[in-house]
Amino acid sequence: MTDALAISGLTAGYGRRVVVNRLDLAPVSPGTVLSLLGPNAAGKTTLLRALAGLHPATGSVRLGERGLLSLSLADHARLVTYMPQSLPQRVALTVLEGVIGAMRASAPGGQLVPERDVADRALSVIERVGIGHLAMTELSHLSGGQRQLASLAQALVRQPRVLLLDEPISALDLYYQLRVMKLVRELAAESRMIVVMVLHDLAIAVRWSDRVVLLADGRLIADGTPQDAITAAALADVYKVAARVDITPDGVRIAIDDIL
Ligand SMILES: Nc1ncnc2c1ncn2[C@@H]1O[C@H](COP(=O)(O)OP(=O)(O)OP(=O)(O)O)[C@@H](O)[C@H]1O
Repeated sequence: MTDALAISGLTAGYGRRVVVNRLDLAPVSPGTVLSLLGPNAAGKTTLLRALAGLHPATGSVRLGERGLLSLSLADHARLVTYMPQSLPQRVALTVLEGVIGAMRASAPGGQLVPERDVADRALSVIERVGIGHLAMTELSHLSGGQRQLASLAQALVRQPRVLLLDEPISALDLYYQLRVMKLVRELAAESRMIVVMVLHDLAIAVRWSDRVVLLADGRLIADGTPQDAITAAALADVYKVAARVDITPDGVRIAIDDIL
């Protein structure tokens, strides 16, 4: 239950094009919230999909003693849940039915939920995400942000050891951005789940992550605490922007002044 996630020599791409290039990542401890940042097309989604077993990859991804790349998709899905960036959800199911479906598709934490508890478990996740009032609403009737929250509830109810979130707050207003980041941190601490999330918002990543990884051209540029990873030099290198990064007693303050 307390296995670290370790990545070494991970390579993935499309046809002959290599997008993630022999990536090594120091072990990610249980309970860590790791933000993956980098420019468009850096390979972030490809990396997440490879970690989820949804995209072919070579190299090694280990969760404790288990080699994830050789697991069947079903075994992989019991340990790792991936929430994609685009959210189809154009289906005639309610939010509650969607979450129940996700729970049935993969026994949460590897254990079947007794039938009498299924709806209660699903509702409590929906409420924690902050959309209890939408439980009986059809997914196809939701706004973009509401759909993103419903997808998050579907991912969380599976109680994976590793949760991979691809831009989980991109459609959310400020209130829900913070609510989701706080919830993800709480859940990681409570259940020792490892969270790897792609974010574009530096300020949010710095405020809410234990660890930040900067990726560019499928290669690791920086990896460490937000204070260590987010430096003016790293932002210039990765994003081609002139930035000022101040470490204050309250955290890290970032000002982006111009593009280079
Ligand atoms: N299905 C595909 N077929 C071919 N090339 C692809 C495919 N999907 C992604 N790519 C290419 O792989 C590279 C990395 O894409 P990826 O989606 O992993 O980037 P990303 O870092 O998640 O970007 P963004 O921040 O824009 O979402 C890009 O150059 C992209 O064009």
